[in-house]
Amino acid sequence: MNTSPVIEIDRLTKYYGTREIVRDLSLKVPAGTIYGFLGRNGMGKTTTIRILLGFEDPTRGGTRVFGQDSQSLSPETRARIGYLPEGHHVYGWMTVKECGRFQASFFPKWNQDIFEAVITHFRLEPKMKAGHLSRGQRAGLCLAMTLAPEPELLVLDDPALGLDPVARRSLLQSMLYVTRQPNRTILFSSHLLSDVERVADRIAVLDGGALRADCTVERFRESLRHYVLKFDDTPPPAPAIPGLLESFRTDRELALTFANATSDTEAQLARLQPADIEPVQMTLEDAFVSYVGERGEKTFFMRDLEHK
Ligand SMILES: Nc1ncnc2c1ncn2[C@@H]1O[C@H](COP(=O)(O)OP(=O)(O)OP(=O)(O)O)[C@@H](O)[C@H]1O
Repeated sequence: MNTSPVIEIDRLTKYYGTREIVRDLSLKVPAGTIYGFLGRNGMGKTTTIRILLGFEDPTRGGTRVFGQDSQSLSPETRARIGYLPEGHHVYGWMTVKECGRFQASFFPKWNQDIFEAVITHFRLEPKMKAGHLSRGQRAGLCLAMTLAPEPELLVLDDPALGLDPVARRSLLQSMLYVTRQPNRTILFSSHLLSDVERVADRIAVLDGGALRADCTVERFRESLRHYVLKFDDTPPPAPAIPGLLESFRTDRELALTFANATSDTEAQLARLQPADIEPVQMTLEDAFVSYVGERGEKTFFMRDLEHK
């Protein structure tokens, strides 16, 4: 069995002019994994994806897909990749059926059953004009066109952007359909962390152009801990404990978020002598915001408010 990664990003750096967008990024995506590619706006996710697919040149470092350099992907390798770019562009004058036929002409493999199943899932009729579709329907059509060639690797750039929760769920279900086949791999960027939590095996977090986390969703969530300390009187200021990411103080409570908390962290919290310490389970979204939110952002904001 071939165990080499489907995607290899090796010390990738990208500048636009004098601006560094991606810095020394290395990442391996093994076959059969669903990878969530996360980061705040403008952190370089689309840029990395475009370099990966050979649409942009790296400044330094390189990327490989199925073992081939992204800058010289053969048509055969390209046919193994399904790419759904941001924005879900369609040719508005074509019908849904014509879009399918047009797309099919570019691929050696085309599974019309998959195309029709996804179209039906999104309640689309073959005769509908693509230009008249709603945003969610357009996403469905684009996804059907991306899935029907049965790509081994699916790269989706913010696929659920602007979709309502029902359309998003449909999109996720269709996406998962692909991975039911053995050895299918998905890399998808998203800001909808509840969706990422639902489907991703692993996440990569880009921050300031660099990779700050590459682990399972579970591991990421567990590495961050949130505690609410209750006091009978005014709480003390947040202590200088290693790993403290965020703190929030109210009349009787001190809420603290830590990266890589240990039993020693809890012992140090106990020394503050609170009436109660409550560990709070974090969602992926809570964990992500604590992790990549600007340090002190909330504190400064609150401090400003306190003076008003
Ligand atoms: N062709 C270009 N020329 C100059 N700057 C660019 C170009 N393409 C992207 N950028 C800049 O690079 C930065 C990263 O953009 P990118 O689209 O990769 O971020 P992103 O993480 O995908 O963001 P979002 O989550 O908002 O989609 C942005 O500041 C963007 O303005």
